[in-house]
This record gives sequence, structure tokens and C-alpha cells, in this order.
Amino acid sequence: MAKINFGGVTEEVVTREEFPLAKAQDTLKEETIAIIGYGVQGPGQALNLRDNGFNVIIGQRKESKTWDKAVSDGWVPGETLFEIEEACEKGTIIQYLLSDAGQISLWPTVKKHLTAGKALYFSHGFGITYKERTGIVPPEDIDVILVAPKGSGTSLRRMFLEGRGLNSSYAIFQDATGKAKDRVVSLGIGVGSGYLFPTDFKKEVYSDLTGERGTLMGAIQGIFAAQYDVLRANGHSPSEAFNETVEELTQSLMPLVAENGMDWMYANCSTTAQRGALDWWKKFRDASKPVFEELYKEVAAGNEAQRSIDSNSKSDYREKLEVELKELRDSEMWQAGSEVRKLRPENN
Ligand SMILES: NC(=O)C1=CN([C@@H]2O[C@H](COP(=O)(O)OP(=O)(O)OC[C@H]3O[C@@H](n4cnc5c(N)ncnc54)[C@H](O)[C@@H]3O)[C@@H](O)[C@H]2O)C=CC1
Ligand SMILES: CC(=O)[C@](C)(O)C(=O)O
Ligand SMILES: [Mg+2]
Ligand SMILES: [Mg+2]
Repeated sequence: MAKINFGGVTEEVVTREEFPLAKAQDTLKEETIAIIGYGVQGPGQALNLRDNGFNVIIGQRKESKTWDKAVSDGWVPGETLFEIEEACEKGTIIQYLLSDAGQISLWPTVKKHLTAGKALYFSHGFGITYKERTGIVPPEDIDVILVAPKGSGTSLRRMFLEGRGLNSSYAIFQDATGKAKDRVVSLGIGVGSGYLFPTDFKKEVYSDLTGERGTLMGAIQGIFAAQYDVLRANGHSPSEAFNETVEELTQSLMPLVAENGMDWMYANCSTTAQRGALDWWKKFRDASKPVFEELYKEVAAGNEAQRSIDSNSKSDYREKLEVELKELRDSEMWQAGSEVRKLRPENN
């Protein structure tokens, strides 16, 4: 593994140079990879693996929208597309990509087919780390591994098609065959990761749950809403408030951060903006840090996991989520956003 110095801390990273696709293909040439679940990660990982030349089958409930989606993606019923149980029986590597709550209800079915020497693969440390809550305790004679792409399955697929890649973390919970490392790295390369960062199941799920509730999804919406509301309360129009809160960030400034870091983005803004941003960022850090500390504690205590299990195990969880997403979509800020997006010059 390559040793890389990340801001003063040396870490190991698996690179595609040391583990090329050909080696991954060779490692897994006798394996049948069964992708269980065709939601967001399922299609992204399955299609990338198929395009990369691996033997892939899908396990999905018949009579579901996602079964039809799998068919339209070229999976053939009876050949490469099966009911979940049949796919589990056929697979030597089971990629368990149902929702974290779905994994709990299907576990008794999946477990039956985890015979000696197979590998059980997750894209989240959830099921294993919170085993007291999920009941997911794998048999001892199989490998238990994880590849967690650091992004949406939609991005994983799009970036693969663009010839880019989305990096992943990987972990080994159980190495029964002595082949777990080669299997997990090969799968990581196969699903389209360029580089693979080692972790363990617990660190993966704690950081992932914190990140998505925090800056990646929860905190960002919170901070957008707070600034938008203050601008509106002070008489600014919706378009002005949206432009100064979201549109400029996503269209102009975040690409600069992605390219070369925060100081680079700052340096490409006015000296007026730089002065103010350098003065104010610490105030925002100090105001939000207690919330992040509370969040991490809730994650580590398992309370966040439990909330997600409870709500996503209900039979109408999709409808309920959709109601809340609609609330966001219908809020003035995001309605304004919808109009602002149409006015992007490239959309004309
Ligand atoms: N969404 C994403 O891009 C990412 C997801 N992950 C992880 O990957 C795994 C899969 O996540 P997603 O693709 O988001 O899942 P999802 O929420 O889209 O669900 C996947 C599939 O599970 C099915 N399902 C749910 N409950 C079921 C049940 N009780 N019985 C049978 N099928 C059921 C759904 O119909 C869907 O086809 C999870 O562990 C998640 O944490 C990791 C990185 C990113
Ligand atoms: C896309 C991703 O990595 C998330 C936000 O952690 C998730 O979908 O669970
Ligand atoms: Mg994640
Ligand atoms: Mg997540």
C-alpha cells in the first residue's frame, strides 16, 4: 500500500497502480457476485462491475419498480436477475445493498445461504456495528467485508461513465478464507473506485452518519435556511436571497473549493470578501461545534441508528419520506431555486 502524508498524518492507501483492474478480474474470475437490492448503490455498483467484466447477478423483489428498472438496465430475468433468495443461493459474494432497515428484515433469508467460504459485502458499517439492534451476526466461516463509496450511487455510475472514479473506504470485519483482503480490494476496484482508504466497520458508520447528518446534508440545509430567512426578513427578494445563499455557492464557489481548496476559493474572491470571511468563519465554527458534538454522541450511542431503523422499517416509510422531501421542495427557498436553475444561461 502507498503511504501518503495527509496534512502531517501518514496513512495507507490502495492505488489502482498497485492493484490494477486486470488483477481484480483475475482474483474474482471464479466468483459470482450477487447484488442484493437495486435502489441507489445497487445499480451503480452492479453496472460498473458488469462493465468492468465481472460475473454479476441481481437479487431483487419481483413486482417492484426496481425490478423493472433492473430489466431496463439490461439484466435478464432467469439469467442475471433473480428473486433475492435465489440470487443469494447462486452468489459466492453477496453484496448486501438493501437499505439498512431492509437488511434487518431480509437477514434470516440471506443468512441461510451464507455457506462456508462465501463473502458477505456491505457498503456501510451499520448492520455489523449496531448488531444488538440489527441482529446481523454472520456465521464465522465466511468473509465479511465492506466497500463504501464516498458518494451517491448515482454519482458512482455517472463518474465511471465519464472515465472518472469515486473513491471508497474499505474494511475487513472477518477473514475466514484468508482471501478477504484480495476480495475486498478487487471489489473496490471493480465498483469503480480509483483509490481505497482502509477503515473499520465502526469508524465507517460513525463518520458516515455524522457526515450525512452534518455538513454533507443536514447542516448545509440548516445553514442555507438560516441565511435565506434572515435575508428575506430584511426585505431581500427570493431570487436575491437564493442567489446569495445557494446558487453562487454551487455554481461558482464550490467548484473552486473542489479544485484547489478553501484558500484558493477565497483568493479568487474580492479582498473585501476575504476580509469578512476570514473574520466570520470561526464564529460559525464555534456556534455549530456543540451541535456537531451532540450529533457525534447520538451516533456513537446508537440513537441515530435506532431512529433510522424505527422509521425505515415501517411499511409506508417511502411515502413518509416523500412527504418530508416535498415539504423541502415546496418551501419558498427551494421553489425560488427551481426558477433560478431554469435561468442558468446554459439551460436556454
Ligand atoms: N444511497 C447511497 O448512495 C449510499 C448508500 N450506502 C449504503 O448502501 C446500502 C444500500 O443503500 P441504498 O442504495 O441507498 O438503499 P435504498 O434505500 O435505495 O434501498 C435499496 C433497495 O432495498 C429495497 N428494500 C428496502 N427495504 C426492503 C425490504 N424490507 N425488503 C426487501 N427489499 C427492501 C428497496 O426497495 C431498494 O430496492 C446501505 O447500507 C446504505 O447505507 C453507502 C453509500 C452511499
Ligand atoms: C451518499 C452517501 O455516502 C451517504 C450520504 O452517506 C448515504 O447515501 O448514505
Ligand atoms: Mg456515505
Ligand atoms: Mg450514509
